[in-house]
Amino acid sequence: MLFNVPAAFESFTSHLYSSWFYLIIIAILTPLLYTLSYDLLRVLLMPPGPLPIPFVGNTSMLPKTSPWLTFQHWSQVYGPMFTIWQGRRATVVVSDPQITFDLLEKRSAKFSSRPRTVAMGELLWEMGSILVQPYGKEWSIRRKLLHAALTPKALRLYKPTQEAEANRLCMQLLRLSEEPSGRTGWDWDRLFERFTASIVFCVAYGHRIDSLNAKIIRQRFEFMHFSALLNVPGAYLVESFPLLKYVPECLAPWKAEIKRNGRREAKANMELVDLVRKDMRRAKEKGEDQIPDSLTKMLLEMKEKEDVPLSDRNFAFVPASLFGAGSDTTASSMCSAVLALVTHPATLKQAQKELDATIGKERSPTFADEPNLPYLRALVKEVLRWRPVAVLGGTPHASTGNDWYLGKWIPKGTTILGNNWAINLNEEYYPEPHLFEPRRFLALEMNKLSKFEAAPGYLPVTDGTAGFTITPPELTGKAHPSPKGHSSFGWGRRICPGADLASNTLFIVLAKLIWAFDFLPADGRKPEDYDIFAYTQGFNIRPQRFECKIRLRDGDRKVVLNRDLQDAEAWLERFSAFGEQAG
Ligand code: HEM
Repeated sequence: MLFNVPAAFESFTSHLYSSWFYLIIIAILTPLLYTLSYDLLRVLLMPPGPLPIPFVGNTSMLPKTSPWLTFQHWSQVYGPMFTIWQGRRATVVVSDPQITFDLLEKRSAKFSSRPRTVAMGELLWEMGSILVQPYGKEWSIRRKLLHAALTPKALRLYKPTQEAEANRLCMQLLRLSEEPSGRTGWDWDRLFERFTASIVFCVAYGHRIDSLNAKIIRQRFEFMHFSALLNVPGAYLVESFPLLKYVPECLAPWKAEIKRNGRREAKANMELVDLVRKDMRRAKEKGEDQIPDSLTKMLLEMKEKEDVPLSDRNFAFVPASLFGAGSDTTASSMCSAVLALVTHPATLKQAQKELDATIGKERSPTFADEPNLPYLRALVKEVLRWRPVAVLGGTPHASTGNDWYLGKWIPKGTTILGNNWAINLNEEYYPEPHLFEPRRFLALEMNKLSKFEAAPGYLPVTDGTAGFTITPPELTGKAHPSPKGHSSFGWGRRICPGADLASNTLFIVLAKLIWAFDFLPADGRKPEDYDIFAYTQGFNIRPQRFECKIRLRDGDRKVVLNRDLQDAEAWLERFSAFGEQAG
């Protein structure tokens, strides 16, 4: 038989085609099957959660609003540690104080990184900001710089400024309460914002803020607003396909916009550092007294003496991180405090009783009174617990190694979210969790009080009623594992470096406000008419704006407030106000 060339060729090519076909199929299927089996393994071994769809995860069922509430509900369905999937990215959400403590504090060597954020971290900030730094050398350089300027000794230097600004705020509130305008019951939150912004700017740069209309503040809010937009899950495709970050700017307008904003922010940060550098140079040339102590000044002095391995751009991000992380958070806590006081009048009275007994009305409280005001210190803690500003624990953590906990696998690269809403309102630890009740923390605070240590009814009784009781049994839950008694400042090596600064601010401002004013429901409303769950959306939360009546307790206190204001202005004179010179 003759060899049939065309048929043989055909059979050869069809074999070739089919083997190519099979090769291609195998080339596609192998990684696909590998990925699917790996994901299946993760789903089986990791903490349980809502069933994910391959490659899509739980994306479609993730809540668009108040995720902390849905997560709290899911923790009741799936347990205090459950997994959610955004595409193939796993996030373990923790709702129990002990579990968060075990993972993020005790094993913090493994759980202190941050998940990758391409749009915000890599494109906008070029990894300059500590907030997005993965755990490692670059993060530790920045963290050490922050710590150096926030030591207990440095915090003492900032206290006169915190007192002075709190005095200024009291006077501004008094003036607002005396205005005939109908807005007076609403606009106090703007005063709070100026107050915290000024403290943060004094601490960071040694310059105060007199108005929220200062150019520098408007610009900072713009930066914060822009970065918040980048952080919305699903807003940028580059988060799911990081290779897109290499597309040239001319082909990717979204990228050009992010980079443009990043350059503006970095330039503004450097200008602020330059301003302090010039302040220092001018003072030296004129042989003047020291300029105010500030974080930037301390860092620049340190830079003169030792090597600080950061570029000018990255160095400028260190003080700049204070405004983004510290101003809105503290003001929001103050707004929650007002909501708590308006809706819990007995607690307000109790705090006033302690202040009146300890201080009287001839002067307002100062930091020197802090050891003698345990109820007030407990009240500050209760504000932070009752409505945690960083409701989902702030920037999430990420793991840098595989781990097992309670029989569940937590693979390297998992995002860990501490749902502070569920943690701080966990009934086992805080019975009647939505009740604002500082006495929960009183025993803890009393332990720190050597003077009154053995005297439970320590407070002078002013009106014939019994003194304060230590945490009553019905409010005593399981002891929170952290020494602070709550986790509103986060955990482990990533815990908020500004926690003590913020606690000091909250202590002094609430002490002065409660000493001077009554916080009452607006005319025609009762405490129970207020919705204590009406909160804003976003990364950091605060009560939705509400009207209330802030009323001076009595005329004698006005004299004290006026005197305090003069002292405050004398102190704050050294911090020149930010006008148009920067930004
Ligand atoms: C009531 C006020 C505040 C609250 C509730 C708060 C809360 C938090 C939380 C929950 C975190 C994340 C912690 C973690 O990842 O475990 C954080 C991080 C941070 N906070 Fe605060 N904070 C407040 C005020 C401040 C202040 C005043 C400053 C500045 C001095 C500040 C600077 C920072 C910085 C720089 C980080 C990032 C730390 C890092 O990633 O290593 N915060 N804060």
